[in-house]
Amino acid sequence: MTNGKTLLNVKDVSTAFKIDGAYYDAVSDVNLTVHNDEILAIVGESGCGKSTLATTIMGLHDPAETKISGEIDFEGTDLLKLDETGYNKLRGAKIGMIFQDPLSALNPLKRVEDQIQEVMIYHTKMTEKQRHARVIELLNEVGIIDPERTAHQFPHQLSGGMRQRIIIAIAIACKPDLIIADEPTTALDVTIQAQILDVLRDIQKENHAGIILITHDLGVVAETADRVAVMYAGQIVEQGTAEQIFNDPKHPYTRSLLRSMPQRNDEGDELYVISGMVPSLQRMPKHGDRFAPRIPWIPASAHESNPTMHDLGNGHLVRCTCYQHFYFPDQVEKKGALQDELNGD
Ligand SMILES: Nc1ncnc2c1ncn2[C@@H]1O[C@H](COP(=O)(O)OP(=O)(O)OP(=O)(O)O)[C@@H](O)[C@H]1O
Repeated sequence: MTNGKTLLNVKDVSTAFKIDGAYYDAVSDVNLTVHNDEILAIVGESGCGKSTLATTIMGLHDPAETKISGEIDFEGTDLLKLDETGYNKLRGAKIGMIFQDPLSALNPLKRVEDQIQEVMIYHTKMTEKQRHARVIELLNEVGIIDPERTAHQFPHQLSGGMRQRIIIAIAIACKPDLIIADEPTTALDVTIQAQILDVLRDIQKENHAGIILITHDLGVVAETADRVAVMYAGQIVEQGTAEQIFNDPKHPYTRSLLRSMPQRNDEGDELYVISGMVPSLQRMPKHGDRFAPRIPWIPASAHESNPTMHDLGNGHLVRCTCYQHFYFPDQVEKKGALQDELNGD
């Protein structure tokens, strides 16, 4: 468990997109906190709302196309009440963002040094000399071997891993308290992935920052996260320390994700495939457990009709009591017990 102070408090946040004139929730009533000195991973399949939550926190949605409700307290300021000027002061200074695709996030026409300096020019009063020194310091920090040379290069002259290091350098240039990293290693091969995760962990320790790490890859989560929020169909279905989530997962979705992980298949020999798909926004179930259609062998009576979060203690939260009755189809021995339980025997 983290000892850091609360940096970010997301309270009952929903984000709905306008589609054909109607609004549909991509993020529904999300509650979470991020502390200094911790990496909180948000995990879930593609389409579960992870990026929408990140861009909601960063204030990157067009108000004409999006309806956002709730409160996002960041160091005493409700981000949802900020205008664009207010957000511009925070982004890059207090909150840094690292996106999945380093190539599109970098300007192909500008040298690395100029791109890193840009954020310092905007947010600080540093002199040119101080900025250059900081660029070199940052490039060292993110593990660039020859910082002076790299500072003068253009993005196309660098490998994918190097480009992602530059993005991280830009994100941390002004020592933000919060860093949001959305799939920062997805485009990279496995060895480079591990190096980038090391860089992120080092930065978090050194700067005492809080990091939100968004990923669909539970391997990355296991390597890096202190706490984990599991997201399904716009909702958080389980939250806890990495140890709770990996060693004592409760929600059927968390257990299914873990069992479908090649590196960690501890509930049976065969690799599990979660049937069906994450529902599109227009097809989101209006009532009941949103994951229920993907575990059809679990009877409807095992689910709450309006699932709420249950506190299991020590920061471990799970949505719906269905976890108490869940089993995988090949665990037939559990089926009888479930039926007895539901019959009240
Ligand atoms: N601008 C938009 N307009 C309409 N629907 C959107 C928009 N952006 C995202 N969505 C939908 O919202 C849902 C959540 O998408 P989001 O990208 O947040 O998920 P994700 O978990 O981050 O997935 P991925 O890992 O693929 O980015 C999806 O159904 C997606 O199609």
